[in-house]
Amino acid sequence: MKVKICGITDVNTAVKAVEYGADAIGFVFAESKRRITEKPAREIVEHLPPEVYKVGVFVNETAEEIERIASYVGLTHIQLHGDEDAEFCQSLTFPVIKAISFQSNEHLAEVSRFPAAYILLDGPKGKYRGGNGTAFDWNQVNISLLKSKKVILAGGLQANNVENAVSIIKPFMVDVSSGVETDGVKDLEKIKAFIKKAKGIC
Ligand SMILES: O=C(O)c1ccccc1NCC(=O)[C@H](O)[C@H](O)COP(=O)(O)O
Repeated sequence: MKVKICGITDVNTAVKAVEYGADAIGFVFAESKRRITEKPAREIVEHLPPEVYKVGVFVNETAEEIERIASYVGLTHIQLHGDEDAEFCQSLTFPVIKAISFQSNEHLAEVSRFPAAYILLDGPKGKYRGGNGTAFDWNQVNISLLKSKKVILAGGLQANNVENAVSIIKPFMVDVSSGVETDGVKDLEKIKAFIKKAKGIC
């Protein structure tokens, strides 16, 4: 199981997460309590090995600005958490992770036709477009609708529910932010425990 740790804002946490086995590190360039700017994100990226995905999270940003930030920071993937349409996904030169807050299988069928390499299934929107720490009912998802896509599962995951979530959705990757924090700050012990649990599943 591949693991993405999202909402990273410092070098030490990123390096430790990779040491514990993280395959992807996420940087939020949208409105968020975890927002990071380009310069510190670039510094973190410089400390990461080439094989680790460096994912930039954006919400309704212009394609020009996304491309500029991605090139400057050294991102490898773009995660879109807003109302971006299929045409917008197509216009980017980086591989796209299209995030959706799971609501219905009709919506899922629509998004499955997007030209995105990955679909990220997330929990309900809260104060922000993501990273709200809320799970959705995994049993409601008709995952066969996404058969040609790599699925990333997110939303309220923690070390103690990731096994159940994975057994139902069978994703390519799991993504966590709130579930590896204590009082809103990334917690190295929780990151280690989450990765160990997820990597032990398959
Ligand atoms: O993390 C944020 O604050 C955020 C803000 C705006 C858009 C997206 C955001 N996060 C994207 C992620 O990939 C999160 O890891 C994902 O939504 C799951 O978060 P959580 O439920 O807190 O584990």
